[in-house]
Amino acid sequence: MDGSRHSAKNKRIILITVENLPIDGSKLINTRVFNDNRGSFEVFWEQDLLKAKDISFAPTNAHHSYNSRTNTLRGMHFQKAPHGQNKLVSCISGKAWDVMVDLRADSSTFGKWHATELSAASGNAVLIPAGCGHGFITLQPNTTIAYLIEGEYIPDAGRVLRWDDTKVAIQWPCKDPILSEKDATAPDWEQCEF
Ligand SMILES: Cc1cn([C@H]2C[C@H](O)[C@@H](COP(=O)(O)OP(=O)(O)O[C@H]3O[C@H](C)C(=O)[C@H](O)[C@H]3O)O2)c(=O)[nH]c1=O
Repeated sequence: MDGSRHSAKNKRIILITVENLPIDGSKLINTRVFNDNRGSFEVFWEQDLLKAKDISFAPTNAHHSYNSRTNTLRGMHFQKAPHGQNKLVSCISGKAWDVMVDLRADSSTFGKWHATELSAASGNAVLIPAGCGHGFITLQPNTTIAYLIEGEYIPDAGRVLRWDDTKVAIQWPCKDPILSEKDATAPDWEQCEF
């Protein structure tokens, strides 16, 4: 009995593959999307599947971000230490260009950014370590980004780095995005408190 349960668990591990991304500690997670005549089913996150890949991630919050228009940009957001949050980010409708920037002074990739195209159909997700800024720009209308977040929401610890900061120099696909007032007036690298 144990053996079959164990082999069944091993079989399930192929439901998810994990690759390292260029920002230290960040991962690209590819989950299996089961398509059939009704639509699809995706195992977006399962603690054991990630644990089997030596990834400990225990979400405390989950969020959806619905964006009606293409070129809507949210970011670059983070919570100041010690309130950093690990984020598992995926796209559950539409398509987005998702960006992380390393704000950890002791990291080998400090100041570097990396972008991943996320879409509902792809079944991919990015695991963004605490201490990184996160943002995205939508590539289609009606794009919803889903987050699983490990780490309490502490409003007073919330910080924003300008999306178009010239030191980080993220190569966004759009130069004139739709922004919130908060993001449009965010500080640059020199003024940002991280
Ligand atoms: C983040 C957060 C927000 N809120 C409330 C606060 C505001 O009244 C409202 C909208 O918040 P905000 O305008 O900061 O939402 P976004 O601009 O989409 O920010 C998010 O988008 C970027 C890309 C992220 O990575 C973060 O998840 C988050 O900062 O939700 C909460 O109640 N709990 C929360 O954890």
